[in-house]
Amino acid sequence: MHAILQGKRLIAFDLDGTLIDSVPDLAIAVQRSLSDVGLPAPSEEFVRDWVGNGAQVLVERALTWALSEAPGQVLQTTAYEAFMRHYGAAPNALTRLYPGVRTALHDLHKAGYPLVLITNKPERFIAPILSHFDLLSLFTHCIGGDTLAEKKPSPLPLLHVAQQLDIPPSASVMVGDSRHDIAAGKAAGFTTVALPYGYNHGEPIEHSQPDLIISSLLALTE
Ligand SMILES: O=C(O)COP(=O)(O)O
Ligand SMILES: [Mg+2]
Repeated sequence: MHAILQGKRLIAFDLDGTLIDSVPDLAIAVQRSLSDVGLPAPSEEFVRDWVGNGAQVLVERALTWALSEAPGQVLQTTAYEAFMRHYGAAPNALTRLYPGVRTALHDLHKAGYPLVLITNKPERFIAPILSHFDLLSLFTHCIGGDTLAEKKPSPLPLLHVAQQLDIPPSASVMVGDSRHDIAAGKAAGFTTVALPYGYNHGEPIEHSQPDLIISSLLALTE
């Protein structure tokens, strides 16, 4: 095990950009939603930079790009509902696990760590995606962006699971790909570990000053 796990009793993982490369399916759902409301569809490269603050913000960023101004409430609601429908219909068509994820999660689980998932993705998509990859049973808790009153970068979801498991934040680790994961982790008093291969609004994750940057989850278990 990596030295950073010494004395740690809880490991929390982000989902998109950390465990799964989900942008190809997210982009298709965004493109279909914008087409539904008669707007031009953005390329996958744009969508990659818009992921990280949950589905409402993703749709709002896409609409703002297409309109060159913030969308009205009716259009936002219509496009959001279309996105939830399109993404829900095909969340796993092109989505892949990043290298090393399956092995590392199984090894950490076997080593006795409670694993929890804390994503800004709407909760309803978590189980279908983790089940598709046969990983759902490894996680004791799964928190989505709409599960609690606040989502990352708020520390609330992290503190919520630590409290549920009765593990102090100082014995907990947050593993993620974006500045929202690192900000939430720091604010919660967790140790923070970052992956540089995910989605961070085009910004290097070094800027968030995580405690550790690793190129693959396997670095945690080797
Ligand atoms: O849905 C998002 O915007 C990002 O989800 P994540 O928190 O799993 O990276
Ligand atoms: Mg992420």
